[in-house]
Amino acid sequence: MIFEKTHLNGAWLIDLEPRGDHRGFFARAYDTAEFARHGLVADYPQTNTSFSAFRGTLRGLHFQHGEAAEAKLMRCIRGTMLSIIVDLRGGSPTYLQHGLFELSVENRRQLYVPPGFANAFLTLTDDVEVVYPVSQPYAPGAEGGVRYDDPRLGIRLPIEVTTISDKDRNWPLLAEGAPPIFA
Ligand SMILES: Cc1cn([C@H]2C[C@H](O)[C@@H](COP(=O)(O)OP(=O)(O)O[C@H]3O[C@@H](C)C(=O)[C@@H](O)[C@H]3O)O2)c(=O)[nH]c1=O
Repeated sequence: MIFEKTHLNGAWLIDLEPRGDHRGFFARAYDTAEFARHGLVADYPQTNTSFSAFRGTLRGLHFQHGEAAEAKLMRCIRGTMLSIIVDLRGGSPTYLQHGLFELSVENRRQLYVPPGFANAFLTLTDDVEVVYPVSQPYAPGAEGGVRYDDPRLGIRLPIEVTTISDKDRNWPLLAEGAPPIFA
């Protein structure tokens, strides 16, 4: 596995190191010891999967508050998507900065999203399937969200959002002077 820091404090891209032969290849997709060695959360009690039928579908931006905050390991196993993450940790040098990362079935790339980030993805093709372990169980009472089109974030997407849930369209905008969502 090849670990590459992103420009966002604590977020990493992780690429496979395939060992090829006449059958195809083998590679580790996850390794607890390697994650711990890089200082990443290494315990994932739940794995999520989702399927989105249409290009231009946006899910997020989501997080869980407080103790329920999750690390996520995003991977696209069908189609192509753009992962969108925002650092919501007030003490972080990259507070309120965002990153866009293309993950696809072809590049087999994973994105490590640390606790204290909001997470979303936008499908760039039809028929996108995503599989991602999360480090905390689902806690509906702790659910929070940020609008992908919040002007304070300045996220510019390469294609129009054409499919989105009512929940994600209606998250509150970040208020000027409000305390950070995460310390
Ligand atoms: C996230 C989640 C949802 N659900 C339920 C709630 C709801 O009835 C249905 C669909 O939920 P949502 O609309 O929140 O699904 P979705 O918009 O796909 O939510 C996901 O988005 C991405 C970007 C993330 O980062 C994930 O953590 C998760 O928040 O599934 C669970 O039962 N367990 C879970 O862990």
